Amino acid sequence: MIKIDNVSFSYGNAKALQKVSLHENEPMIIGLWGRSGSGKTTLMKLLSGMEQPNQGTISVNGVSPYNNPEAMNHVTFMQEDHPFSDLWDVDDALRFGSYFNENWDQSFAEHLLDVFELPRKKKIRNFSKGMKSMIKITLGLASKAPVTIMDEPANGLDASMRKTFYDVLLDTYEDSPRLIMLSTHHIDEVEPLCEKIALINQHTITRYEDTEKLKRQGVLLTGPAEAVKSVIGTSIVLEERKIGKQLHVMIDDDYDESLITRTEATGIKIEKAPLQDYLVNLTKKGTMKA
Ligand SMILES: Nc1ncnc2c1ncn2[C@@H]1O[C@H](COP(=O)(O)OP(=O)(O)OP(=O)(O)O)[C@@H](O)[C@H]1O
Repeated sequence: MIKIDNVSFSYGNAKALQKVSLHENEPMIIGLWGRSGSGKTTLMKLLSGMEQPNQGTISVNGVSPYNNPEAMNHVTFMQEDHPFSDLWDVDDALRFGSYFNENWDQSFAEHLLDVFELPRKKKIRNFSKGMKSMIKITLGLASKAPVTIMDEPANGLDASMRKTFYDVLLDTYEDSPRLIMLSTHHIDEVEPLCEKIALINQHTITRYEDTEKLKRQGVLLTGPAEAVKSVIGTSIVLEERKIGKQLHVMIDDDYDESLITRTEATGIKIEKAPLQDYLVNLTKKGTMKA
């Protein structure tokens, strides 16, 4: 479905992506996580054919997306600052969606408008931030494109609408499995939806893993410094804090039975690091592993 090989891209002299590779052949929901400026939006633009790689190749459902009208049948990209015409209301946006997506599902689009309670005759330019996200979600999901890409789709949604979005996303994915890529800064919210997570750090994808595997990684240890150091061994330390004689660390290890048993035998405290904290530490400057 998507094949990115050794892709680099710069805006003039500003490097945005460097030697990025990622292959996925199965329909699934993928979370794309990275810190601000790491290259998420640029990667999505390249996948949707809005930009051309300076180096490397991209294929979406077997076609190169750049400057290729055929690719529009394969991929839909809802940008964070999606360019809606100032003149458009919701019906105009839906009509436009139906023209450009051969799998367009009008009744699903109408259903989503009802779910999100979007006014049909109000100009989109006058929508709130959350409402703009809702119309983008509607267009993205109703396109039923084999590869659907959404940049920060839940931006500006309140807690209730976020939940609604995640529910409709899972429902439509179950009905029509396809590859849906979501970028996010809030991994904890989207990880229950995502089969895999791609981690982008300093302009390249450093990990592309099953969510369940990634969720097992990152361990917090707290206890007397010497005992903690003995458990750390050769593991990579991602975070370290001294509190009096106590040492608190996050290590880049699997939170598994053998480590838990070994650690508990020394009397020090062991916990699973929250996924978001683990990813933040992995992508700190100077952390080489990711
Ligand atoms: N139009 C542009 N002109 C010049 N540089 C750009 C442009 N767009 C992005 N960049 C640069 O490319 C790099 C990657 O930006 P990109 O928008 O892809 O990151 P991002 O991960 O989506 O960031 P964020 O999470 O803040 O949206 C950054 O250094 C950014 O400053």
